[in-house]
Amino acid sequence: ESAPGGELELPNFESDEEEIEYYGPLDRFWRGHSVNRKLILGDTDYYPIIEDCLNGYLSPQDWIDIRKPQISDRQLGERFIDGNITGPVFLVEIENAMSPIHAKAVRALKDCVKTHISQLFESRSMYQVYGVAETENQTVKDEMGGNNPTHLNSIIGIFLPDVVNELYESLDHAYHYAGWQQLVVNSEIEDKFRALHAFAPIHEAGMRACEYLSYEGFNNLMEHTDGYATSVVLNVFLSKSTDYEGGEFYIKDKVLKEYHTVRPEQYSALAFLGGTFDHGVNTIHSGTREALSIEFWYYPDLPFGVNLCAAEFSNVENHIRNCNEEQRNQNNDEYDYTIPCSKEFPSHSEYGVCISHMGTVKEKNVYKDPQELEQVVEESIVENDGEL
Ligand SMILES: O=C(O)CCC(=O)C(=O)O
Ligand SMILES: [Fe+2]
Repeated sequence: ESAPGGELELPNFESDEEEIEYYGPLDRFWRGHSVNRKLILGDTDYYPIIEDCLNGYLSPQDWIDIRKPQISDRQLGERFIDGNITGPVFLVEIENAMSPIHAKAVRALKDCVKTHISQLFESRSMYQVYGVAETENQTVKDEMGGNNPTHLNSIIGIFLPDVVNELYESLDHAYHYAGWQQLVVNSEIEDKFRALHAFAPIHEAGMRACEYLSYEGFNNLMEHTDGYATSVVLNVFLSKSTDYEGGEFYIKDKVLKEYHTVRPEQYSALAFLGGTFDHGVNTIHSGTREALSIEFWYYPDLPFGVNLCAAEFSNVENHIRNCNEEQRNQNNDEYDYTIPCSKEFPSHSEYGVCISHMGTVKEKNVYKDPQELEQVVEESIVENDGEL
C-alpha cells in the first residue's frame, strides 16, 4: 500500500547521525518562541497573554511544585496483545502517569488557550469529519459522536516543559512494557528511509497532536483510527472514573477482531497504537470525561497554530526542507533553531474530508441521499484510513 508522501523525493542519508541532524530536534519549530518569548499569530503576540493567564491559575508555590522532580509512582496496568501472543502489544496502561500538580497545570493551560486563542478550541463532530451532510437525520449524526479538542501542540512545550518531560517518562515506560522497541527496529529494517512509515523511536518521537479533550455536547466517539502518520497515542485520563458513567475506551484487535475495553482511573494513561488500530469511546451516560491526548510521530513537534489536518508526511517533509535552508547558519554550517522558521507550514491535505480548526473548511464532501450514508461512512473510513 502506498501512503501519501510515498512519491516524495526524500533525501538520501549516509548515516543515522546525518538523518537525525537533518530532521532536527523535537523543539525545532518552537524553540524560537520559547527563547524569544514571543508567540505571534495574526496580529497578536499571545506569549504575555498566556503567561499572565497561567499566573492567574497557578500560584508561585504551584510553579515551584511543577518544576520539582515529580514523585513517581508509575505502575503497569492492562496490556492487550494482538492474536494469541503472536502479534504486537497494541495497548498498555500506565497508572499514575501524571502527578496531580501537573494535571492542574495542564488544565490551566487548556483554560488559557481556550479563552485567549479561541481558534485553537474546536467542537469536532465525527459526522463532519467524515463528510456526512448537515441535513442528515440528527440521530444518525448523534450516533457518530465527537469530542472537543483544545489544541496545545507546541504551546505545552513552551509553557510547561516539565510536564512534557514527565510525559516522555510515561511514554518510555509504555515502550518498555509493550516491547515497542522491536517495532522501531523492524520498521528501520523494512524501510531505507526511516522517516517514511516508520515507528518512531522514543527520543525521536515528536508530537503530531497534543489535544485536551472534553465531551460536552457529545455522548460517544465512533470507531476510528488516528491515521498512519501516528506511531503511538498517549491518553492521560484527567477525570476521576466516578466523574462520569459509561464512556469506556475500546480498541479492536486485528487478528480476532474483538473489542477490548478499559476504563482507567484518574491520572492513568493508555498508550496504544491508535494510528492503525480501531478505537473509540462508548456512550457516556452522564458526567464529565476529560483527557490529554498526545499523538507521537517520527517528526518534530507540530509548529504553533498548525492544524492537525495538515500534519502529514509530505507537508512536514517539505516544511523541514524549507526551514533547513533558512535555519542553517551559513558561517559554520550548523542550524540555529532560536531563529523561528518564517516559512508557512504547507496546508495541503491528502484527504478529501478534513475540517480545519483554524477556520477553513477544506473540500468538505456533502452527501444528500440518506441511503448512501452507511456506504459513504464505510468508504470514507477506508479511504481516509480513519484520519481525524
Ligand atoms: O477520549 C478518548 O479516550 C479517545 C479519544 C480519541 O480516540 C481521539 O480523540 O481520537
Ligand atoms: Fe482516536
